[in-house]
Amino acid sequence: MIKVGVLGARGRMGAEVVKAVQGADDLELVAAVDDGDDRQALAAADVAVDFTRPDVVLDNLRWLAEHRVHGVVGTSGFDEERVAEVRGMLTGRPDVRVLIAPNFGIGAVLMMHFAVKAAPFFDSVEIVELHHPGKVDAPSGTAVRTAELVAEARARAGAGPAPDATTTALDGARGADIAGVRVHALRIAGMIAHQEVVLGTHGETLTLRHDSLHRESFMPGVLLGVRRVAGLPEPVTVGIDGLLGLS
Ligand SMILES: NC(=O)C1=CN([C@@H]2O[C@H](COP(=O)(O)OP(=O)(O)OC[C@H]3O[C@@H](n4cnc5c(N)ncnc54)[C@H](OP(=O)(O)O)[C@@H]3O)[C@@H](O)[C@H]2O)C=CC1
Ligand SMILES: O=C(O)C1=N[C@H](C(=O)O)C[C@H](O)C1
Repeated sequence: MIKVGVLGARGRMGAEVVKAVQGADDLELVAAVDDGDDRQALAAADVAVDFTRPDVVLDNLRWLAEHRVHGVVGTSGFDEERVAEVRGMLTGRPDVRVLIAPNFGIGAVLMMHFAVKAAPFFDSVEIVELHHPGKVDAPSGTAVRTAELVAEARARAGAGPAPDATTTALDGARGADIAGVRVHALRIAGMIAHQEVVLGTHGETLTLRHDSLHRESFMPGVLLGVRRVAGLPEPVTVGIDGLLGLS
């Protein structure tokens, strides 16, 4: 049995993780911690899953590293600098692993892969992410990661900047510029988590779309991470692509 703790356990994702862990024969829920709760119960866990907030997750990871608990992290907001900070926390702790996934949805991971494959073949690529209005960060971590990966793929292929004649625009009208890729964020009641990658070239367009229709969609990826994190080769792994045999 793998002993599992959940941080953010009363949140939208944390509550779903609690249910998924309780429903798995090989996992035992030993701690369910939310804002204001004592983290000490997590010291009994082999693995802790964090779905909290970008402004608290690093402090949680430092605590987990100090208590030699592996981390599986879904909380958004991890750029290169923050990933490096997590690597630093694990220096001198070779027995602790952290898996950070911008998106645990298997369809979403595939959508990102397909976007990377397609990006060098098109002149234009922009990203539209659509989420529930309770989301505190914009653009989504998934959209940021997709933009970064698409930009890297285009740079490797020697693709130039996307054509855009805009010379005047209202603030935000053309979205956020992430490594040269425009990202647009919508917050719509009734939605959960959705993303489109829109590509275009002469006479044709390709739209890749993924929809998470329920937070259950993230659970197979989260449980895969919980089961595999202790055996990961690197102290810090970003994304579940490798666990799915995609990289
Ligand atoms: N990687 C992925 O596949 C996915 C990632 N996410 C990301 O996960 C994160 C959580 O999303 P969601 O569940 O919708 O958000 P919620 O706001 O519903 O849940 C976050 C929970 O964490 C609690 N919390 C705040 N601070 C702490 C703390 N220091 N210790 C423990 N718990 C704390 C919050 O309490 P309070 O409300 O009092 O602040 C809240 O209950 C976001 O960053 C989101 O982007 C979401 C879906 C999928
Ligand atoms: O807040 C959410 O809901 C989600 N957050 C993650 C993100 O920021 O990419 C993953 C998914 O999009 C749902």
